[in-house]
Order: sequence, then structure tokens, then C-alpha cells
Amino acid sequence: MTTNQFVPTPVTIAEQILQLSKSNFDASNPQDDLLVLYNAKIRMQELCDSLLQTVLGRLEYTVLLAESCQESSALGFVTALTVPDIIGDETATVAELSKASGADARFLSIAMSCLLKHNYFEEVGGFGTQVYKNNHLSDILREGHSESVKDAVGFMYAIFYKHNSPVDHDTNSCDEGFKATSYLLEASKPSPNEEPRLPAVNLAFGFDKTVFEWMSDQEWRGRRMGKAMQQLHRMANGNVVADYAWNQLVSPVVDIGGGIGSLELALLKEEQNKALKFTIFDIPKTIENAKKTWTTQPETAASRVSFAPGNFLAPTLDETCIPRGQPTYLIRHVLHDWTDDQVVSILRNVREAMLAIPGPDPNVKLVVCEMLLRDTSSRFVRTTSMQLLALNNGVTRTEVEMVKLVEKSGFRVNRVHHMRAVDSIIEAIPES
Ligand SMILES: C[S@@+](CC[C@H](N)C(=O)[O-])C[C@H]1O[C@@H](n2cnc3c(N)ncnc32)[C@H](O)[C@@H]1O
Repeated sequence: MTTNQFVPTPVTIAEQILQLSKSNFDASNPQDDLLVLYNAKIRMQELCDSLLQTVLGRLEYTVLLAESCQESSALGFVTALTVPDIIGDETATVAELSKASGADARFLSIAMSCLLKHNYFEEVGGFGTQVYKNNHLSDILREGHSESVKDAVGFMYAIFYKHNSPVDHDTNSCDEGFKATSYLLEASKPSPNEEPRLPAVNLAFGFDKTVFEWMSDQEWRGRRMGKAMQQLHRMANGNVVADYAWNQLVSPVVDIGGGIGSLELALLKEEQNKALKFTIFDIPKTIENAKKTWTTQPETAASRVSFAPGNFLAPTLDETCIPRGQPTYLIRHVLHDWTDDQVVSILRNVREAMLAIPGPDPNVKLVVCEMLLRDTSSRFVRTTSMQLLALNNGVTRTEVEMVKLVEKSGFRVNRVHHMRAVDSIIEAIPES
């Protein structure tokens, strides 16, 4: 089948790349408008992909895309074996890496070769020496690096270590995302007995409960997910802290499905937010993990946070245990995990809690912070949507879809706020 689509040439795409670079990424003429710069980065990714497509042709490009899972595997494999940590600030031969990690040297050299092509690590002395050194890219796979994404890589990638038994979890065992996505085909088919379909992650690991209960039951998984979320948000949503007037919210802010309080950890580091108070509401196990996290925080921050265990999907408000009558309710990265009907149930429970006390605050506000799908959304948004689907049948909704669900739950949407981030913020008030 052929289509008569206009196909730009490599030269026209390269010219656009040059133009975009000159107007946004030229150090001698920096772009001042940070939102323009943010959007230019997304556009640059698209153009670079288009350039590659045109130059390579559809056959080679498609095979490359299909095989990119092997590059992801190389990244996960090497990170799970803690190769960047073993190398540290020194150099290491493949034999030394093999000895320290316990992995066969051939496996290591093949995975390292894959990553070297992406400029991760440096091969000291040139091609084939198999003596490696960290560089600015492999450095962020190290534990303790200020920009580390080690846990995020572990969370997304699959290694079935010792038949996936959680041995030496922190260093060796990586799974969830990648293993789950390999069960998407099965999860996408109707279940034979017409029961609700289990997400791919359930099929992959063989459990019935929700992924959140499953993870929080195994402390190391819960802890890694918390760290992975922090690392990913720092990369994709770091600007959310700066690009929204959090300090204008009326405290206490009830964070529905607040997890371990990753957002609060970031917000309370900023001087202008120090007067905010939060109540983190989540399932009991996650609240236990959250409390542990906050015991390690400075008292000035920890004293601003309290905790409320419950279940936002429970059939009655009493059973949900959502704190009632508070001025602000925040819900971040929760709704994407649930079907439309479940989203409406959650938001209706929240609305009921908001209005549960007679004479509610007239300024009571719902703040929904979610990744929304747009025409211009980056590759990260699309790949993360695959992760969400695999982990909890999650959906990345468009702005129109999200607003509709908020309204269907009994709210009036006042504003949709766009930021230099994959997330947007929807502000709404309950209709009485
Ligand atoms: C993707 S995490 C988002 C965490 C947090 N809002 C953030 O942005 O870092 C979703 C959260 O919803 C919580 N959750 C799932 N089911 C829940 C339920 N039935 N009641 C309350 N919280 C729930 C999970 O435990 C998890 O912490």
C-alpha cells in the first residue's frame, strides 16, 4: 500500500534543525523565554527522529526502533550489575568488572559496546581495549549522584535474576516495567470469563492485588518505586515546582494518593513554600513507607506534613477515610491509573469529603496534576504511557477527556495551567 504523503527531504529537515538550534540553543544568543525553550527541545526531538527516518529509510528505521529494546536492555543490565558504581572515578577492565559483578565478561563487553555507541562510558585507549571509564552520561547511572536515574532505570527494565527471586534487591534485581510490557498482548485480550482484565504487570508477576499494594507489600519495591518516581519527575517535571504558584494554595493541602510525598519533598525545599502544610492520604502500607521517608527529613519540613491512611475507592465516604472539609485537595499522577468510571468514583469521593462539613470553605479547590496527551507531546510522554498501561491499565488522557471526567464528577473547571513539564494542572471547584 502506498500513500501520497509529502515526505520532507533530509536537507529541508536539517535546515529546520539548524534554524531551531540558532534561535534557541546558541550559547552566544541564549533563548530567554523558558517556555519557548522547553517546546523547542520537544520539537528538536521530533526533527532529529524525522531526519533519521528520511536518511535511513523506513525499513532500517523500523528495525532500529524494534531493536531499541536491546539498547534498553543493555542500559538496565549494566545498571543492575552496578557497573557505573564499580568503575567509580577510576578505570576498570572487563575482567575486573566481571569479577566484581559476578557476570560473564562476554555479556558485559557486548552490553558495554551497545552503550558506548550511545556515548555512555568511554573506552580508554580506543576501540576494543575493553577498559572502561565513566563519563558525564554513565555518571547518572551511579548511586548517590545528584542527578541519578539508577532506580528509574531499574524500575523500567527487566532482569530475571535467579528466577526473579528478590536477592540483594538494591543492587541486582530490576523488573516491573519491561517485564510487564512484554505481557501487553495478553492483557489486551478480553478475559475468557468476562471478569475485568488484569493489567500486564499482574500477568507478568502472577498476582491479583493492585500493583500499588503489591509494591508496598515488598518494601524494597515500594522504596525503589518511590525513588524512581522522584528521579523521573526531576527529569520530566522538575519545573512544576517553579511553574505553578504552590504558595498560593490554602493549607492544609490534602494530597490524595500522595505516595511517599515526593511532591512535598520537592516543594518544601523551596523557601516560598515553607508555610504550606500537607496531609498525605494513601493506602495504609504506603503511608507506613511515607512516614519512614519523612523521619529522615529536616524537622522544618517534616513538621509540615501529616498522614492519613485510607482507600479512595471505598464505597462510602466513611470507609474512604479521606480527610473532610479541608481547603485544598491535590491529586497528582493518580487518575491516569484508573478507568473512566473509577476516576469518577475517586473524584466523587473527594468532592463528598470537600463538602462534608457544613458551611464549607467557599474557596475550596481541587488541583489535579496529570500528564496530558497533546499533539506535541514528546516521546517521553508516549513511552511513559506504555509503562502506565502495562503497570495498571493506566491511560494518559487528553485535556478534553480529563476535563470532561472532572466535570462529570461534579466539579467546575476554572483553569488549565500549562508548564515547562509533561504535567499540566487543572484547577476546579466543587459544584454544590
Ligand atoms: C503513581 S502513584 C502517585 C503518587 C504521588 N501522587 C506522586 O505524584 O508522587 C499513585 C498513588 O496512588 C495510591 N493509591 C492507589 N490506590 C489507592 C487507593 N485505593 N486509595 C488511596 N491511594 C491509592 C498508590 O499507593 C500510589 O501512592
